[in-house]
Amino acid sequence: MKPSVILYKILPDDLLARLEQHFTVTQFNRLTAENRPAFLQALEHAEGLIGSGGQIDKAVLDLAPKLRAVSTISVGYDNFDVNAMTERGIVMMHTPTVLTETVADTVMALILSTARRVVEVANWAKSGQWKGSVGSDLFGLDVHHKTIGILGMGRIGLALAQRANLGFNMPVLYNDRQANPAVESRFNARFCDLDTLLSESDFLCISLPLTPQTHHLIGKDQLKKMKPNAILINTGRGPVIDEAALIEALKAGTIHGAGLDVYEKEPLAPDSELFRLPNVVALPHIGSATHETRYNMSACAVDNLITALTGTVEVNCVNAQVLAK
Ligand SMILES: NC(=O)C1=CN([C@@H]2O[C@H](COP(=O)(O)OP(=O)(O)OC[C@H]3O[C@@H](n4cnc5c(N)ncnc54)[C@H](O)[C@@H]3O)[C@@H](O)[C@H]2O)C=CC1
Ligand SMILES: O=C(O)C(=O)CO
Repeated sequence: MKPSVILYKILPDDLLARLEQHFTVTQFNRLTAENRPAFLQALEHAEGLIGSGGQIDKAVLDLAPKLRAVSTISVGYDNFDVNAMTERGIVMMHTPTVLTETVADTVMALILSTARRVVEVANWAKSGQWKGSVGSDLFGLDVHHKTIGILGMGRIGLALAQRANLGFNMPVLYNDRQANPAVESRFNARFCDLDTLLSESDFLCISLPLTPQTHHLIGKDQLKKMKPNAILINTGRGPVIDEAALIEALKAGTIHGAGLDVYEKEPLAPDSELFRLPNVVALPHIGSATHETRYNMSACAVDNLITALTGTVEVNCVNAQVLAK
């Protein structure tokens, strides 16, 4: 008999067919309050889970006594209780690498659109206000040759350093838990402590995971250390920044602007001040949202689950210690 798995995301037809070759699939398009009772009930027989979004905490896992593997269609996995999975020997898989370049492109889009006020000025022109050449009230800031500070020099941080340094001649500063010699030799990047990163960056770009250590890493005190003409970009996870403190800093002119893809609570409330501040570009978590990359992430996650339940896991496992058991 094929193992039972729960899919909680819409997959392209060919990938659904690949999944169904190996498993009996119970499908939910996504997790909602409406389908939660049916989802919780289906957990009783599930040996695998695949999807993205939603909180998969210990209470949920406890309803799945047969669960052996979980495959998230994302690189971030902060919405899963990985410790609880590890204790039970459940393998946790994710999709690094396939989205790295696309997310780095999104960071560059946020840097350029905030500094050059792309959205604001395009809306101004569209609204019929373009009567002659624009005045200094609509000028932006240069990007090229400015200092980029990268907080989290992992896969995405490195792809960003490449774009910024080789493409835009930007000196690179970075902070991470450890130095990255490759990024230093390839892009002349300089490792520094967080305070130096805050005070010297013109563009401070966050590409950190959400962990207990990174939660609210950037708050009122850190924002005060930034340059008044600095721009803060966050594509990591929303709760890395204290959002209330950020809104205050943007209103007070403590920093020049912000480009955001992630928020403390998603979807961001329609009445959030972040949508109204002219010095903010607020995207709806589209860092990896291209046709090609979303397909590749789904394909990677499908293959991850097949490997975890029917083969030998060699890559993309976040709790490799369970494999040794
Ligand atoms: N906006 C979006 O659509 C997307 C957001 N992401 C987010 O980006 C994050 C990073 O992705 P990758 O670069 O692939 O991960 P990665 O694991 O390659 O890089 C993360 C880096 O952060 C560093 N780090 C962790 N905790 C730290 C701390 N306390 N202080 C300093 N550095 C710390 C790590 O050492 C690592 O180098 C993901 O975890 C996810 O949350 C990823 C993809 C898309
Ligand atoms: O992969 C992730 O972690 C995302 O946030 C969506 O691409």
